[in-house]
Amino acid sequence: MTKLCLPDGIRACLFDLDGVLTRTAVVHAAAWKQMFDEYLRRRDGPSFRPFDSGRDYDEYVDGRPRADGVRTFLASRGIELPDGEPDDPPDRDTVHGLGNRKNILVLEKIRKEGVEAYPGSVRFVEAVRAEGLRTAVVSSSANCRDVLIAAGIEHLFEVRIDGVVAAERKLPGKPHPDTFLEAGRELAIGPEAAAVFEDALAGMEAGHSGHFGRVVGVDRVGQADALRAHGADIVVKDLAELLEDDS
Ligand SMILES: O=P(O)(O)OC[C@H]1O[C@@H](O)[C@H](O)[C@@H](O)[C@@H]1O
Repeated sequence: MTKLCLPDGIRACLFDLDGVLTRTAVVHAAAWKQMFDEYLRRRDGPSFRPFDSGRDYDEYVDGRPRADGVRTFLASRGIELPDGEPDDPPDRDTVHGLGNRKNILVLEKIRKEGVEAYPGSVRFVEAVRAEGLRTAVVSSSANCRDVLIAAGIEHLFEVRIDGVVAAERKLPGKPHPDTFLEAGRELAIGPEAAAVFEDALAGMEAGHSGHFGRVVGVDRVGQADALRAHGADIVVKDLAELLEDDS
């Protein structure tokens, strides 16, 4: 029998998607870089300062809803654009226009390269379910459902709170804890009995400020110290590290 390395009293597991369940954080980071670099080059000329897909992505974009990612990164460079409308065309220099441009790039990359679930994450989620714990996906991405289906793992989660659901219910995105709290409410389980699994600094902050029973940082890019500083109780490189073979 497989035992889970989780504190007693945890009855639900709330998983981020990109970078925790699926190998898609790198796809997002590459699309953000391509979009922002094209924008900055056009704005500032050939000596523009490129988007750093490590530091800029981790600090300002990773884990946040799309429009918040645009705003937060631009603010870090002292740039403010009008929000525009959610259906702005991708060539319009508004927050939504830039976000829509980036989304076209993400969808192209996903179509070409496909989506892969991390095998260790799939094993862990299956073990969680076998132990009778409840499961939810909590993602800022509006593409969450399509990515879950493409990776063949949609059936493993009872509840999905993603970018589409959060917008419909007017829930503030990560780093606010509201989307995780909403998933707990849908499962009828309070935050103290839920564990959060996240790879983004904004997600760590959400788990920490929501007072969840355990906040697990998943370090895919060598940022274990930063994950701890932003609220991780424990950091692993792969979720399979939390499986203890008890047989
Ligand atoms: O643009 P989407 O698919 O709605 O995703 C929003 C954000 O979703 C998060 O899961 C990713 O970490 C971010 O990189 C991404 O920007």
